[in-house]
Amino acid sequence: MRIAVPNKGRLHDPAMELLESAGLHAVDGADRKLYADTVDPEVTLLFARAADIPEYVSDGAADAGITGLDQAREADTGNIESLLDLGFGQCRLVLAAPEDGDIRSVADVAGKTVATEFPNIARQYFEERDVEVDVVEVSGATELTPHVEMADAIIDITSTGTTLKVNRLAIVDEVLSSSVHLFARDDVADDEKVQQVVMALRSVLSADGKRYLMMNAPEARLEEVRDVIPGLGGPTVMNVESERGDGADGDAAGEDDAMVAVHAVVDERDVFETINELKSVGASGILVTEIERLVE
Ligand SMILES: Nc1ncnc2c1ncn2[C@@H]1O[C@H](COP(=O)(O)OP(=O)(O)OP(=O)(O)O)[C@@H](O)[C@H]1O
Ligand SMILES: O=P(O)(O)OC[C@H]1O[C@H](OP(=O)(O)OP(=O)(O)O)[C@H](O)[C@@H]1O
Ligand SMILES: [Mg+2]
Repeated sequence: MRIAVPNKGRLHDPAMELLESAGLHAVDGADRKLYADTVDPEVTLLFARAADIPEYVSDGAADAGITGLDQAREADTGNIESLLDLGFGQCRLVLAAPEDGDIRSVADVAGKTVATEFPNIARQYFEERDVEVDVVEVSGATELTPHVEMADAIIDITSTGTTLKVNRLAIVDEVLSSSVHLFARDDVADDEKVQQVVMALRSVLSADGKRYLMMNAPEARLEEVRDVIPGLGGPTVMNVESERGDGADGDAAGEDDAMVAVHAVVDERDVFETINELKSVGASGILVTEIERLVE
């Protein structure tokens, strides 16, 4: 199976990190190489421009690809599908125009010129709204075009909004909300290997923002411990042989002071509060660790 991955730019590093966390480390991915083998002999990576990846997958050069939804929509190949939202590269494609101009709505763009790196998405957007415009394709620095009388408005990517702001452009409408997805060609989407890769990537995304807690807790207070941990299907409880009651305090062995080991997955943001609550219900030896992958 060949997976096309952005060769450079902002999407390269997060894509490689995600693949690595999913167990697909590149083994010979030296700079400027077009291909890299991975530790899985059945998976090869192919490096390409983010904008070209939908075509690579569609044509069969690769079976799957990692790129923005905006690029897949623009390529409009008709035979690739999204298998998983990878949760990075979030941005919006927007219609924007000079702040001090008279374009305030989509209708105001009628008869005017719009510059964009996404001509297909732009044409479809205006067609659906019955607005006639002249779409001009540019390959970058789109925000400049309204200031050099090349265009009256633009359709371009925004995330923090800084680039629009410094170029004195205001958002008129949102055209598309995008993030990076794993795409595959329709005819291979259900293949076992492709699905294995989807599952591995999903397990990394599921583990993101989660922590694994391990602790000892008095068996007698287990219900209270359970109440504190919202957990993924509840905590795992194990007997701790060495910690079982020895009767030293007068109980029969194995009764009131028996301890159990409790393991649970919790949201990273709940860890602080959960630990305090666990201590108040008698838990001790609490250990917090990161989770690399979580296969559900
Ligand atoms: N500012 C941004 N914030 C988040 N995601 C972005 C941003 N700009 C682009 N993207 C996403 O990254 C994809 C690739 O962007 P682009 O083709 O411009 O490559 P790049 O990483 O900027 O590198 P270069 O422009 O140098 O080739 C876009 O299609 C979009 O999905
Ligand atoms: O809302 P912001 O956070 O300012 O981000 C938006 C900018 O980011 C991208 O440009 P990029 O940096 O990729 O440069 P490019 O035009 O060379 O692709 C995009 O084309 C916008 O210009
Ligand atoms: Mg860019």
